[in-house]
Amino acid sequence: MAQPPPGGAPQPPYLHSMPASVLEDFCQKMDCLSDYDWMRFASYVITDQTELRKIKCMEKTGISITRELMWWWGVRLATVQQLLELLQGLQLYRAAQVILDWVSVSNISNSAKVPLESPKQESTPWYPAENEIGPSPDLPYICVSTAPNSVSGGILYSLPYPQPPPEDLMNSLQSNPPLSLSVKPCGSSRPRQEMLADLPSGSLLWTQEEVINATNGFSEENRINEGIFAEVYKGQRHNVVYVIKRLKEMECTSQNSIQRFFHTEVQMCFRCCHINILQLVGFSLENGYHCLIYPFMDNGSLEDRLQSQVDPTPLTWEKRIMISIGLIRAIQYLHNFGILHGNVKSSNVLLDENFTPKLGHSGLRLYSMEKKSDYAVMKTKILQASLTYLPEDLVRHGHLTQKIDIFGCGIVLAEMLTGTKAMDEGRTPIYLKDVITDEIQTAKECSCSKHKTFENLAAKEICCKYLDRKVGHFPAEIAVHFATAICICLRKKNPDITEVHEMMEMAERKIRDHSILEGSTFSGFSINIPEETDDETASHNSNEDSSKARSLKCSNSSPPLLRDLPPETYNGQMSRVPCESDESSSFVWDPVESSAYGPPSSGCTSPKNATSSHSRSNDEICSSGFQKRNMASNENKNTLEMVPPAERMVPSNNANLDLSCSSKGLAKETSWEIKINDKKKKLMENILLYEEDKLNSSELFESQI
Ligand SMILES: Nc1ncnc2c1ncn2[C@@H]1O[C@H](COP(=O)(O)OP(=O)(O)OP(=O)(O)O)[C@@H](O)[C@H]1O
Repeated sequence: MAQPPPGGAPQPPYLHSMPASVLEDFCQKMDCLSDYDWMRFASYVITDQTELRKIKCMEKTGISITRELMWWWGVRLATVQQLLELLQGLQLYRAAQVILDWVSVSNISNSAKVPLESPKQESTPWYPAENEIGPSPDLPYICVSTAPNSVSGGILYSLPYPQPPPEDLMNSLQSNPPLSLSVKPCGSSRPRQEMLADLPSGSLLWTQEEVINATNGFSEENRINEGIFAEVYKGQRHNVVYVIKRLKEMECTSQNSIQRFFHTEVQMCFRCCHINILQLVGFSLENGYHCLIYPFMDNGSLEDRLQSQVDPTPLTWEKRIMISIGLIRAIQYLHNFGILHGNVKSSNVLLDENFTPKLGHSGLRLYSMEKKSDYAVMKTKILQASLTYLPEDLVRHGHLTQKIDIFGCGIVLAEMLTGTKAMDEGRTPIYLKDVITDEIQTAKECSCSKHKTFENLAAKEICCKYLDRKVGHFPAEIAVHFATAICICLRKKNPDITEVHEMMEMAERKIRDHSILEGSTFSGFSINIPEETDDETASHNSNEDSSKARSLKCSNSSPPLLRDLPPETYNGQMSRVPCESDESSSFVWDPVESSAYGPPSSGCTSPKNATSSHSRSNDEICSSGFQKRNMASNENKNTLEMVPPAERMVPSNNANLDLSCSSKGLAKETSWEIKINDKKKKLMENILLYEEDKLNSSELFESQI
């Protein structure tokens, strides 16, 4: 036992002072943990993956790997207190009890005593509060960077000792918990050692033979994808389907960078347990077989689903909103732990059988290139990949902050709202981020007021011009929430993920309300779907069916989008669908719905429009269309006030007519014959009151009984 120096402050008892018998007992308890638990424990002790691997490999020789680990830690002057805190944090109570027994018998310094009654959270959590987005000074990031002047490799050392997040936090994050495979969330209140029986029987560390067997010898048929740094295979072991990501061991990726990537990925996966984060379920470290193993996600990646040429059913708006919220929660969760993901993109958002999104594959893109000359093509690809989801200033200056994840999230949300690719070399501009930032910039220049107003204006323009037309009806108010969330993500200064979350939750609440209204009281509450008639074909049983029906209707009648036209027709510019031609747009700006967002936009044609590299002619058509539409709508507002959009906007006898963004559409609108059923009118009035928070939901429905 370390003795306090005479006259000095008492020294904490060090690990190396632990008696041999106690150490023996402790190691026995630890060595019989599952691989998963042992690795979780060890990854907090040793953050260096190479060291950890060396120790783990000794297992085969029969040596106690915990003893090796304790030796490694002990010579670095770790204290008993630190060990106890770690054990308690991971709920490894049996092993902790061995240490506690020794501590109480030997009556060592009180400072070493850690109460061990329940798995409850201690009063001072080490993680930041839920809303605290800034990194804690004690929580270095796990991050890797390609940026030239960023911290070398950005790998973290000396992590704090973990404790599980409080149960309420875990619950709120894991509202929907069908965890794949048998890996349990770390927020469980049951001590982990009592759950051994539930843990996966297979080892976390796969041998070369196991990965080869699972992938049928890495056969072509099993290959899902080949990226720059890794090949992705489908594999099977013990009747469970996995995705095995085999890192390419190329000249340009040194052992160092492979290990660095492994280190980042493994650390992240062992520390993070969240319904929206893809769980690492195994890895292989043998030379030439550096593999990371994940559960197979039935619905592939979000990118696959959005761009699928094969699947005719687009993701519904409900699903897109749900996926957005899941992604935002994953990022919030990582940031609350002081972790940067660094690789947020739609191909890294995997969708399970319920379309629950799982954010995966952090940091692989961020491999640094260590040999300079020969890899120009690869470098271009890497640069392109970076440019797609990263803010311009980061690419230039290399400042790594949470902003990069929030920006990436904004681009993924924009892919969902617009249905267009984040990068398309056959398009101008190539990057979706340029389209969105240009809209924001234009709105900013036209609006002298606060940023919320210009973001709202930009959001409306984005919806008007770029909303994904394949999906079907999307109430304007909700579409604008969605687009506003994107604008917040792309803010140059202090984008706030909490605000993005709130905005999308608002969208989610409203789309749920709309679904309820459509599915129960009446069908067709909509600004562009014909009001219900006695005709059976007009009613929809479910929201999904209704959106399919609408989507079909839209695709039948839609004029070709600019992006689908040959380049000479639109000067090779990015699709800016002029509202004038948009007779069948499913997004319709509606003055009544928009009232929740303040005065309608005045439309704008900024000086920038004349000089921007993007097509201005289309902008002008659209902006002025937008302006005319709003003005005309305002004129009509007096006479139509409190009249539900569906009644007001849609001709009762023509299911194919739709609202237009244009003044042309409004001209038609004024000539339509409007029949209003009194009961429905009352309901619509109530809905408006409900939207203004003057009625609650029960009053809304009660009034109809
Ligand atoms: N767990 C999984 N389940 C199902 N499909 C997956 C899974 N992981 C990856 N895929 C498929 O493999 C594709 C490529 O995955 P990969 O992780 O290589 O993405 P990438 O964007 O090409 O590269 P990186 O993540 O390395 O930057 C995904 O788009 C998806 O189709």
